[in-house]
Amino acid sequence: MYLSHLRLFDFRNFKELDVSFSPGINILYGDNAQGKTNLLESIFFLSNLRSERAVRDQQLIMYTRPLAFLRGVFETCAGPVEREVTVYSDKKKVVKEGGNQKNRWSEICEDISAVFFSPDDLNLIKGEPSLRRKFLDTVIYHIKPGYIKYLQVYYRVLAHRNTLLKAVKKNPSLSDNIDPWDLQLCDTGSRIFTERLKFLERIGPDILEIFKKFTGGSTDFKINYINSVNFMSRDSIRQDFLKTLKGSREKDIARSFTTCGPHRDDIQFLLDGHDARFFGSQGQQRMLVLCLKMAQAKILFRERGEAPIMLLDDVMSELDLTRRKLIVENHGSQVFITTTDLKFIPDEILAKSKLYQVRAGSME
Ligand SMILES: Nc1ncnc2c1ncn2[C@@H]1O[C@H](COP(=O)(O)OP(=O)(O)OP(=O)(O)O)[C@@H](O)[C@H]1O
Repeated sequence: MYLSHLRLFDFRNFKELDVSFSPGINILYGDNAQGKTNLLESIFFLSNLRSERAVRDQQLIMYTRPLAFLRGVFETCAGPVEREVTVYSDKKKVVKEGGNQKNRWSEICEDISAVFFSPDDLNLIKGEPSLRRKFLDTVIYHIKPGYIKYLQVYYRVLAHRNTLLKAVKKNPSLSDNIDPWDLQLCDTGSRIFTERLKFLERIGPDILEIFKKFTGGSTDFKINYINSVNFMSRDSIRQDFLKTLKGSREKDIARSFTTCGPHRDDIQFLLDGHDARFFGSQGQQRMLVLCLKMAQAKILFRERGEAPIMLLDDVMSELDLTRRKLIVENHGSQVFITTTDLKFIPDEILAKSKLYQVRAGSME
């Protein structure tokens, strides 16, 4: 799948843009603050219907304007899909495909997706566990759309349970009311645990393979799922979760917060047996993030039969020549690369790329 055509109107610093892209490698070059990342963000937003950068969709609208409009033509195995998104300053965004408004995720073409690589991704390794959980959950719901429902229900039940814990702290006679919430939390929570474990088993070998390619196989690499619940076995996840919840109830009431469950878990990346978050060098952490994202793209391709668009924001300058080539090594994906200087792009990649100069919200 690839994006053949993009149109933007009042998106970030792009007043108006109408551009065609190559199905292969597209290089966007230009000075700082010209709009290169904004352009990648528009492709990511149009593909995944969310932004990784903006906290609210409204931030995508050009300052002081009432709306932003994006239209893309994606060439998929099943034929072209024309997708339009209008982001309003005062109401929910509207998504259309082939001119028809789409109100549910289930109506939206599943073949379109993009993976974003940015220098900020380092936080995926260095940052809080919530960022790693979010990465894991996002990849899972892209390959298993029903997973998002488990998350929504789980977090809703969790919020109810936490409110109740607060009430019980003030009035202990309400404590029996917690039981039904524990059962509901275990129903969806155990599904989330199971899906995450299954997924890590599947993606683990992919990350390992990519990691070996990038490091030349010199570093031993392992992924651990760090559980806040002590599971005895895969079959007893629900019972074990319930038991742990009951065991931690006094503590939970005292803190007015549920201290165990999928919302407290983490993923640990071990390099030669040491946690990359605390012991990995900046270079190793960077490499690990790239491998994670590449494995994400690989698994999306395998599960959906369509390669996601790869958006590489300013990653070339940080890699040596061999790794620069490895990262764009074509896996059937359309690739967009931003750079401030074309000298960071190896000649053989330049030779087969389409080049665009980005200058003050316009492209040539
Ligand atoms: N909502 C918005 N409306 C108008 N301009 C915006 C909006 N959001 C961001 N900008 C501006 O867009 C400009 C370009 O930002 P962008 O991050 O795309 O630059 P870049 O070319 O990737 O630069 P760098 O090489 O430094 O990463 C910035 O000057 C920023 O202030």
